[in-house]
Amino acid sequence: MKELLRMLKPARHHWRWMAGDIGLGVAVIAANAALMAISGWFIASMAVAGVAQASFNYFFASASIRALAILRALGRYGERLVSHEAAFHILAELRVWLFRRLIPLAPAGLESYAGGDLAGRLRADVDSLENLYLRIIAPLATGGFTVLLAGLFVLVWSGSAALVLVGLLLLAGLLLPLLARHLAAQPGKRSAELAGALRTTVTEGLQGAEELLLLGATDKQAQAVEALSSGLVQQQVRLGQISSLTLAGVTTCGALAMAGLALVCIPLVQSGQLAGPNLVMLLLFSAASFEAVGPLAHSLQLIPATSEAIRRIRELADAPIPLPEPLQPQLPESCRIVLDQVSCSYGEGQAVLKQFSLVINPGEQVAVVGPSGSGKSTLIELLLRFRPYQGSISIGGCELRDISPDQLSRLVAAVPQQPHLFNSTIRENILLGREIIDEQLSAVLADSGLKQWIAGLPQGLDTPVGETGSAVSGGEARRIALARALVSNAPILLLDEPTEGLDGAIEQSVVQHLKDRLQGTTVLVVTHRPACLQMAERIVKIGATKGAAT
Ligand SMILES: Nc1ncnc2c1ncn2[C@@H]1O[C@H](COP(=O)(O)OP(=O)(O)OP(=O)(O)O)[C@@H](O)[C@H]1O
Repeated sequence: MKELLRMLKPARHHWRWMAGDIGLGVAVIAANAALMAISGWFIASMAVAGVAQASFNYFFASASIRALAILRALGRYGERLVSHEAAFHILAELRVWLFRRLIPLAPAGLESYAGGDLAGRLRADVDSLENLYLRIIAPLATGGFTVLLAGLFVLVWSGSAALVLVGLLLLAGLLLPLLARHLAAQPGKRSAELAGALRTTVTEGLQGAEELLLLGATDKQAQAVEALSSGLVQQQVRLGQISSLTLAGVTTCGALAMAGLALVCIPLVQSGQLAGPNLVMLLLFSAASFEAVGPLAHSLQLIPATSEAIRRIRELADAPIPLPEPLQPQLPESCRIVLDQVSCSYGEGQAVLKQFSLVINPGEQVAVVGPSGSGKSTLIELLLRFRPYQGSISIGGCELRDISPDQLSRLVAAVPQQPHLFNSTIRENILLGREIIDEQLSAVLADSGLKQWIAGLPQGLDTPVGETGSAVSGGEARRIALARALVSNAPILLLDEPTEGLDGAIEQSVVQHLKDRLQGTTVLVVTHRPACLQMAERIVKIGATKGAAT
């Protein structure tokens, strides 16, 4: 329970919505129980008055019944409105909170999670937290308050009747749900695990659909989905059975409460300590008060699956940040890049870079060449502060660890080997929300070799690029990413194979344009391609004598 409440912490400033909802929930159940109680009392009193041929003032009772009926209907509507408002506020808050926690983890801290698993944690697991407040915490709080109030109300008439009612309410609202929770623990956990695995398998199957088709592996993938899906259905059927049995148990407790109260109170009526109509009132009141504990079985049953979702979210949210933001960020004074004895490895694996040293002076263009796998892209990732490293990397005299990611993004722009394109237009992918004048954009398009291609597109810059750039070629995607980097006007540019996938003429033209445009910009370009080397003033080899810059 502590873990469940801790999960609500990021949304704690929405406490007014939550308190309002719980208050309304208690008021609605109280109105319903009072309605039943007064109705029972009213009918019994009328009957008694009729038998005794006595006069009876029914105005108060009938007005109360009408008022309570209206209050119950309006209250229920208001409660649904407020509870969903509270749940959606909480969900929105938790989604943003988790997203903020994830950003500093990327990319190094997220590599061990499959794409589908990550998406599942962000979407389905967070969505399942809707249960946390709406179906767990709110019903538990409402139920708790209502049991207390019901016990106090019956206590006014009879202590032993109150004891019977509270005892059965606790049996129905606590013991039965706890038993149900115990029985549902295993299927609940298994169901959350299977749902997570199913999401990952379906997402991966869709992402790799082309490969699966080509390799004739679609049947196998479909079988995996089928197995997970039928396993999930099995667990959910078990959960459904447990839930129905518990509900039947709660209804039986309600009936037992009426019988128990009748047994305790009839002698009181006979001895004249309790009026007959009041007995009817107490019986109907006790039956109605079970409305408060009805949902508790379901609430407790949801706890294992919700706890599993919380565990998965917490695992991500509490993961150590590979390179945490500096407490006292420093401002680089120039674009001088110094790598001194830098080493880096992936996980427990062998070092990719080993005591690598390099100095790039402000405004200098340096190319890094070397065999495949020698660590060229890793070098760029290190300079982007994406990975932890040993040794020292400084920009403008400040250690990279002490430069804030925000500051670094103003200083450094990069074109990665596999740039990410958002499912939007070419224009939006280049600008990423920046505003520049048309002449500047036109110059950027020319320098990144996009002008001619875009001129030939019917929708020009407003052509959609498709999901992850599926509607453009690899070379076009790289040039869009290059244009994006040029638009940023950052004084340091890191380029990873910027001309890969371009044919000779376009490559030559792009290299020439970049060479002219990037005069005065500090550039580190990683490339295998001789044409691209022309834009560098100095070439550094990495690889054969791994880590030694030459
Ligand atoms: N995320 C990762 N997790 C584990 N190992 C990785 C990861 N990224 C790269 N590596 C490994 O690190 C080594 C260096 O990779 P890197 O991409 O830096 O090489 P590269 O010189 O850029 O290669 P290429 O010229 O083929 O692009 C390779 O052996 C690669 O398998």
